[in-house]
Amino acid sequence: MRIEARDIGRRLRDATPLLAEVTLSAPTGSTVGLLGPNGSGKSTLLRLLAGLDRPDDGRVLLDGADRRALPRRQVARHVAVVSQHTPDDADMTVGDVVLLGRIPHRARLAPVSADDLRRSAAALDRAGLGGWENRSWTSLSGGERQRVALARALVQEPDVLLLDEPTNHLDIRHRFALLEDLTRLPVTAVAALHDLDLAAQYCDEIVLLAAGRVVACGPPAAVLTADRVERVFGVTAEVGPDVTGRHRVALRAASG
Ligand SMILES: Nc1ncnc2c1ncn2[C@@H]1O[C@H](COP(=O)(O)OP(=O)(O)OP(=O)(O)O)[C@@H](O)[C@H]1O
Repeated sequence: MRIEARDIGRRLRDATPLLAEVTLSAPTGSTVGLLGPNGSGKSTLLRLLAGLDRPDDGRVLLDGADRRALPRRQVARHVAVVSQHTPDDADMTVGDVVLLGRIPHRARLAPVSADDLRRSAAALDRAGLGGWENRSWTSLSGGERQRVALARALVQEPDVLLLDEPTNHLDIRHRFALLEDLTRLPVTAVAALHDLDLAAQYCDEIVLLAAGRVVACGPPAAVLTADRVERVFGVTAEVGPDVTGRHRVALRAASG
């Protein structure tokens, strides 16, 4: 499923712009990285793509159809969100959290089925947390929670996965594993990321934001040039292909 933003704008009540004229297109099955300094608008844009907030200007399209015209339940089946905000209900188990992802697939008030449980177990396995169903959610570390949040999103069997800084608590091995998963899974993924090198290696497309506007978009090698990285992030970088041909970004030092 393709997800697009067309000329999206978002303003505060006092008219201060948070996002302006943002256009992006994530083709079916692609992995798109949203990059930009703190406060550039990545989370704001993801919330609009997810339908958690409404744009003041422009439209979000799913396979060409205006998101607002689609029934909520239908959207919930297609679009999953991995956000920074995780359940804080002290009584929840890991299994409960993952099963939340099955809600859009169940008839209203229908109980959890054996199929739901099997899918949840498989998703936890995939996250490297097989058999953790009865662990208390609040007992988990930040990285473990992040992996459970991904498992919850994946049992939803979405066509589009929207992720807000999905790697921030993960150790290095799980960062790579997550990005590999995103590129291998048959989903369209849009992820806000801070690690330029990881994004360069794994994303098909990069959308670079600064002060609520798109500064550049396209393949990593076209967007993440040394000049642009220095201008937008204030960091000196060496960029170029590695031996496998993938674009890489080595950060050297804060510039100026
Ligand atoms: N409800 C709000 N009221 C006031 N300012 C807001 C509100 N929501 C977002 N902002 C501001 O909008 C800007 C964009 O925020 P956003 O969270 O989208 O940035 P981000 O690129 O995700 O940042 P980070 O990398 O720090 O997570 C920030 O300056 C933020 O302070």
